[in-house]
Order: sequence, then structure tokens, then C-alpha cells
Amino acid sequence: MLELRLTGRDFGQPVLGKIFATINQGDHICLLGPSGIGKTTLLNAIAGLDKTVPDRAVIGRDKLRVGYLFQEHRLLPWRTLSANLRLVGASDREAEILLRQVGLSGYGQYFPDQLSLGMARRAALARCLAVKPDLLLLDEPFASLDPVMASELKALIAGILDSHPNMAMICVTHDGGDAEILANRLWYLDGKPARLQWDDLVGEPGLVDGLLGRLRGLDLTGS
Ligand SMILES: Nc1ncnc2c1ncn2[C@@H]1O[C@H](COP(=O)(O)OP(=O)(O)OP(=O)(O)O)[C@@H](O)[C@H]1O
Repeated sequence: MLELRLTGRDFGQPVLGKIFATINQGDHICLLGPSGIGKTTLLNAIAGLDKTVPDRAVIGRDKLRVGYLFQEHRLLPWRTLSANLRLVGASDREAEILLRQVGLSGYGQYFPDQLSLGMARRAALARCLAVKPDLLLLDEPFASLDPVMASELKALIAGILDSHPNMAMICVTHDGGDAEILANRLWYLDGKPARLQWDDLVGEPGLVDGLLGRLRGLDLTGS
């Protein structure tokens, strides 16, 4: 579905090194790595937001619809939630269904600034789904949420993945526990410049315990 052939990315100093990987339909990848290592940079490259990355470095993206949940909600503050969803192609009815799906039934006429952080993030997730994505990119979706909101959002995303079996997902997280719930494949980005140190399927017997054991032993906060 998508083939990465990144030869690198630097911002004055090298950030990403060579990254080669194939992303298939139904891949649910959790991308882990120390803070500041280049996870968002990699997502931006995959999404096509980084114009310095040549098109040939991400083969197949032109055929895909990509939904990107940024760390900030990036909804247009002067438009209601329904209007934000309509902007990316949802009909009134679809906007209503999507908002219900993310637990925001009845909030269509609210403006983003009238929502809590968790609600705004769910509204942004609804906007991602409104593009009917083949690939969903999530950049630290649980960051800054209290534990209850974070686990509700995790369950919501797990349900969305179940009901969209062909959709692929890449989720940046600092928490190996998220990977346990959401991932069937783990990427671990590290090094200077950063490369995928691990690219492992979670489904193999015993592997997940081994990987999560290794993750627990790592300092992913970078502090
Ligand atoms: N637009 C930019 N200009 C200059 N440097 C940048 C830019 N974007 C990212 N960087 C640098 O690239 C490196 C990787 O940043 P990136 O945000 O991708 O890391 P990350 O792994 O997502 O971090 P975190 O886990 O803290 O969100 C950092 O050193 C950062 O300062």
C-alpha cells in the first residue's frame, strides 16, 4: 500500500537517516522512540507535509487518503464542528454520524474553543475519519489527557480500527502499554541520525512480551 524509501532528513543537523519500510492494509503500527528523535518528522514525511522530502521517497501515497491527527486539534476555530467536518467533504448527515461515533453527539453546532482538550481531540479524530482514510496518522493522541480520558480515547480508537479492517494506522506514543492495546506492529526509532531499530510484528507468539519488556527498560521520555 505504501513504501517508504527515505534517504534522510536534516534540520541543519541530521535527524532521520535511511528509513525503508512497507506499510500494508490493516497494519496498526505504534511508533516509539525517545523524545526529539524524529517521530513527528517521520509522520510529516509520510503524510507529504514535508516538502523537502521527494515524492519518490514515499511510494503509493498519491493513491491514498490520509487522515492526520496532529498533537494540536487544528480545527478551524471560527467554524462549528459540523462545518469543520463539512470542509473535508462530509455531508450534514455524515458529520452527525461521525460526531456520534466519537462520543460528541449533539455538539455539531459547538465551536472548537467550547470543548475540553479531550473533546477537541475526538472532534479532530472525527475530521480525520471524514476523509475516509486508507491511512490514519496519530501523533501522540493521548498526550496531556487525564488517565480516564486517555483510556476512553484508546478504546474509541481500538473500536475504529476494528470497524475499518483495511485501514492502516501509525500512532506515535511514548507508552508501550498503548502498543499493547492498539498495535499489531511496532516501530522503534532511535540513533543519530534516527533509523527504525525495530520493525516487528506483534502477532508472533511471545514477541509482544519480549518487546514490551525491552520497552519498559528504555527511557522514552528523553529526560
Ligand atoms: N521545523 C523544524 N526546524 C528545525 N528543527 C526541527 C524542526 N522540526 C523538528 N526539528 C528538530 O528535529 C528533531 C526531531 O523532532 P520531532 O518533533 O520529529 O521529534 P519527536 O520524536 O516527534 O519528539 P517528541 O517525542 O518530543 O514529540 C528535534 O531535534 C527537533 O528540534
